[in-house]
Amino acid sequence: MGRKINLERPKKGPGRKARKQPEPVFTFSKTDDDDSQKKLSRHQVKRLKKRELVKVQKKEDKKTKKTLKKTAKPTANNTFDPAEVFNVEKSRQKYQQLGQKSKQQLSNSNGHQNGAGKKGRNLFDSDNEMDEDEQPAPKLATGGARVTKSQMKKFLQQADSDDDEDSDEEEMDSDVDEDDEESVDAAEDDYEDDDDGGEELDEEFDEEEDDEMEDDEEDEDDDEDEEAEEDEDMLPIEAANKKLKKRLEREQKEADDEMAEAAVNRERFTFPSEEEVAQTSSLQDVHIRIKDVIGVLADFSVNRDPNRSRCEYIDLLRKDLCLYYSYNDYFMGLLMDIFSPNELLEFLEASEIQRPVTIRTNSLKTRRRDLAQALINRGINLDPIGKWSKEGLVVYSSQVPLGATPEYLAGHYMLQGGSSMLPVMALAPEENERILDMCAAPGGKSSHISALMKNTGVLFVNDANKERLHAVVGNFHRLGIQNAVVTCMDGIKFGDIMKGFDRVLLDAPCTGAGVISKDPSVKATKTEIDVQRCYNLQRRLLLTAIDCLSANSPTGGYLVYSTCSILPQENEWVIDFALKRRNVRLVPTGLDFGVEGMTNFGPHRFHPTMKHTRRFYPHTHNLDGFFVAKLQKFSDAIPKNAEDDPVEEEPVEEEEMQLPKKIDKRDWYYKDIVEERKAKRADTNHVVTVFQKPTNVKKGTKKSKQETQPTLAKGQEEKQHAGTEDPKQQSTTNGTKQRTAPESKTEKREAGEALRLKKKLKQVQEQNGKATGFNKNKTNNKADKQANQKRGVKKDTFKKKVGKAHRNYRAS
Ligand SMILES: C[S@@+](CC[C@H](N)C(=O)[O-])C[C@H]1O[C@@H](n2cnc3c(N)ncnc32)[C@H](O)[C@@H]1O
Repeated sequence: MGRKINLERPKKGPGRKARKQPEPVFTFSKTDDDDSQKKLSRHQVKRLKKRELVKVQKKEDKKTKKTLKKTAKPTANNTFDPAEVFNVEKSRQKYQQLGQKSKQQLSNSNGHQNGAGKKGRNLFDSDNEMDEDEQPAPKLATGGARVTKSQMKKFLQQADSDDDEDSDEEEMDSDVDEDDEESVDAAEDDYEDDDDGGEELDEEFDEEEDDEMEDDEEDEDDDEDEEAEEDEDMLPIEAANKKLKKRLEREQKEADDEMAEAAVNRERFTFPSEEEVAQTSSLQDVHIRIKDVIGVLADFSVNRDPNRSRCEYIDLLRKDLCLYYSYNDYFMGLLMDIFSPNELLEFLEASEIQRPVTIRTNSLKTRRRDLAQALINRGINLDPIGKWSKEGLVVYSSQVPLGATPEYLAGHYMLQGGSSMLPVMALAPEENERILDMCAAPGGKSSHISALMKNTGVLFVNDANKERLHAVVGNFHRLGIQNAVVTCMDGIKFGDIMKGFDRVLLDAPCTGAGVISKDPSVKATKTEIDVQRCYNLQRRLLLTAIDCLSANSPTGGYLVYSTCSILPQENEWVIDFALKRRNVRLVPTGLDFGVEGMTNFGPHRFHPTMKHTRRFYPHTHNLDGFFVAKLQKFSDAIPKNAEDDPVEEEPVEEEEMQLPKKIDKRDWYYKDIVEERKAKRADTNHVVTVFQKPTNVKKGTKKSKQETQPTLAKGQEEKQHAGTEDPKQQSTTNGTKQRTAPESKTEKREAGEALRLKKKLKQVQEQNGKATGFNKNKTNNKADKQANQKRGVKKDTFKKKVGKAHRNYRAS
């Protein structure tokens, strides 16, 4: 304190009286301490003592707090109850205790007030219990912020102008108030020591700042102390909130640790042995293993067992999925080709759950709003299906059967899945058009088409199944459809009867791989043969459907192909097949949702416009699995290459399903297929023959069969010359040898017999040749002629026998 020589630091600014006073002169004969003590004023000594006392007090306080905290800390942390945060009464009590404690501290500490005390007082103030008289001082000195030097100066200047006070009075005041505010106290004292000058004041604040900085450093050294002090400074609710935050942070950290541990455990998934797999008895274990394997496959290089290949993991996953969801191995394999493991799991789960019940308003009879109102009045809980449909309603719950309400019987709505509205929306039928629905039963989509046509134009409603057509007729009567012609014929042959349609809908028969939730039997029963049968039929139907369409239609020339299957074999592949064989192009469906169709699948590359097609999945759209493609016909001509060799790119086995080697032909299943094939072979004009090769017969065989059989005698002669003995070796017209196996036992036997006779004939001829060898050159010998006549009888007999055997062979 006091004036100092400006040896160490440059002055920050001249004080009011500093300008008047000269630099102090120090005599260095005595120690600095003695000198300073001599020069200190009464007030300065007092303040110095006070300051030292405060420092000592502070240190003691810190020590006691430290020890207190060390003992109290664990319990405080453990006993925190978040309910306290909202317990107002407890908070108030705690707060009052805190206030009293701080007051005590204030009185005990000889007037010096620590931070907690200040805050304690402020807390109380916040409850409006503060004495109004005390308000001005806290405004300056408290409020949780440190008073800056400029603020203090301002305050002092204000005080200076307000009062012309006596220094003694000031002293008394300061004695009274010193317990309250150290800074105010100090400021007032400084003001009293006006004689000492403003510089002194400045320096004092500098010193105070230094002290504070020192304190800060000390505080930094001990964070825990600071936290404890802060806690004391806080409202109980603030403290509780802080603890809550800490607790949440801790919980989050624990969760993160748990996650990390789970990840480590997943890595530790050991590939089970075959025995272990066989011994798995609980479905829960299977489910856990499914998740584990999917986890491994998600980051295979990191999580894999180095001794196991990806194929092994995938095989294990397929087996487990088949077991858990009751699929057959083949069908699960098809699904695994479509989806990633994670998405597959979602699809399988979604396929276990029924889709919401939906109905379509028959716009020929009512409006959706009116229908909804009528049904709501019957206690049916429903909503519009979505923005994408103007007619659909989704039914959440109903007190009455939806197929028996007066509205249903009056034909105001059709029970129809949400996804089956999509193909008709894509078709976008117009009034007065000629439209064909090739596979229509039970008529859900046809009735929708008719409604959009507003009962105008003509709608041909065809199905191959007569029984199912009864449902169509019933529905059409109920719904008031008057523009339909119902036909029952094989769709493949429809083109022979009628062509030139503006639009065609082909909602093709399929495996039903998209509607597993409706028909779970699909999971276990569908085989490779079923899939092959489906896509073969779909291809044929599609080509015919395109042929029925008119490229010159003024309004359309559009075809929509749809299936309730998600298999690319029945969808993109079929469309790609048609794109190559007819003058059609893919156009956008007009449906603003759904997943784009596949442009590649396994080794197959489809036309890039395949992205115009749309796929719908139960797990993404909460609709039945569905596929919709829209084609536009740009020419009625059939491309030449489609007629010449339409199946050049397709392997034979893909065109016609291959039957297993050993089959029981009496089995209804195979009987059906065998008969179907026989019928196909018999029907030479059948559309199938346009592009389908017969199975198990090599190219050219059919021709050689036809040609070799009538010329068998010639063939025999050739063989005689060639000396061939193998009955299976028969020459073709171009001279190449081809193997054709006799088909049945009878045929085999007869072929053997013919060979035997041929051999015999040859032997006889040789014998005769030997016998006549010596007179080869002699002609018109009477004896020879007679002998020849004799031999000729023998030969004729043989020839007759061979001819008979041959006729039998041909007849068979
Ligand atoms: C998916 S369903 C059609 C559903 C119908 N579009 C609807 O919305 O109500 C397939 C239909 O194709 C019929 N179908 C199967 N093979 C056929 C063929 N060769 N020609 C015509 N229809 C056939 C089946 O009888 C079946 O009714």
